Amino acid sequence: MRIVVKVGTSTLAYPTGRLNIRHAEELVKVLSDLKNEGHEVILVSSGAIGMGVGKLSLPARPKDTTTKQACAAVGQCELMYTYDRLFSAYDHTVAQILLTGVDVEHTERRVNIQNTLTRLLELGALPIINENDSVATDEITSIGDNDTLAAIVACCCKADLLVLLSDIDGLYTANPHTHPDAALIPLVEEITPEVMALADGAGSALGTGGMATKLRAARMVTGSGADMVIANGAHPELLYDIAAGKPIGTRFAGHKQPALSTQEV
Ligand SMILES: Nc1ncnc2c1ncn2[C@@H]1O[C@H](COP(=O)(O)OP(=O)(O)O)[C@@H](O)[C@H]1O
Ligand SMILES: N[C@@H](CCC(=O)OP(=O)(O)O)C(=O)O
Repeated sequence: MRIVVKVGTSTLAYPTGRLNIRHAEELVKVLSDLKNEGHEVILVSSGAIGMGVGKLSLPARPKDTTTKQACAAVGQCELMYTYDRLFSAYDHTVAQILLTGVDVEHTERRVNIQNTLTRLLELGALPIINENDSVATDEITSIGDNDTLAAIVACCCKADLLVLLSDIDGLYTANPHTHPDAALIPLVEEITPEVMALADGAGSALGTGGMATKLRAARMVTGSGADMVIANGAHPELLYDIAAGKPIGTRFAGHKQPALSTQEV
């Protein structure tokens, strides 16, 4: 199976911006094992800005764009250094790809991205993708959040499954941080306006997307025929059961494309 896994800032870093060593180490271990099992794995990793905040010892996530860009430049190095070190222990080679909105919208660049990803997978490397936050900042040039980036990557490389690892177990009937009685929704077969309305805008202190961007990602990915799962990044070992199709977190069922008629074949 070709699996795209997206990990959010709140899984990778503490609110201080320092690395969550337990989460990072467990994630790398499980992804390495899934690769050893024969799956093709692509990682979309957030955390550049958050880890830059930690590395530069800033008191909080900056509000101004230029400092965010500077944090991303520092944090992206730290992030890839960490992944390279951890994946090397399992004999896996990582490859960094940084993208902007302009790259994914431009047909020729999109084909280049597709070709590079395919060749990296053929070569046995593990692509790690993030937005190029230091160069794309405005609404026109940037993708804006990594849930959307992960959905674009999943569609672009025709993945079978996208998993969004977050700081929460899945989609609830309301934001559990403000509605303690909210219930987990295990399966979403159709992303209706009512489902979209379940997302409360606010995310964590270091993250950007919140639930709304995850639901938009689900709409994009399921429309292309793949499944998407939201699960808790604090437990990367859940990825084994998710890959096996077991009911973990919230699964958004892909719209299976109708079989081609004999004439179309
Ligand atoms: N209906 C909902 N179900 C679950 N979480 C929700 C919902 N609406 C809003 N949220 C918020 O979305 C957050 C997850 O998004 P985010 O903070 O961006 O995490 P990440 O950095 O992991 O992407 C949750 O912690 C929660 O505060
Ligand atoms: N590209 C940014 C992360 C953007 C983002 O969507 O963050 P998150 O909500 O934590 O997945 C970074 O690396 O800091």
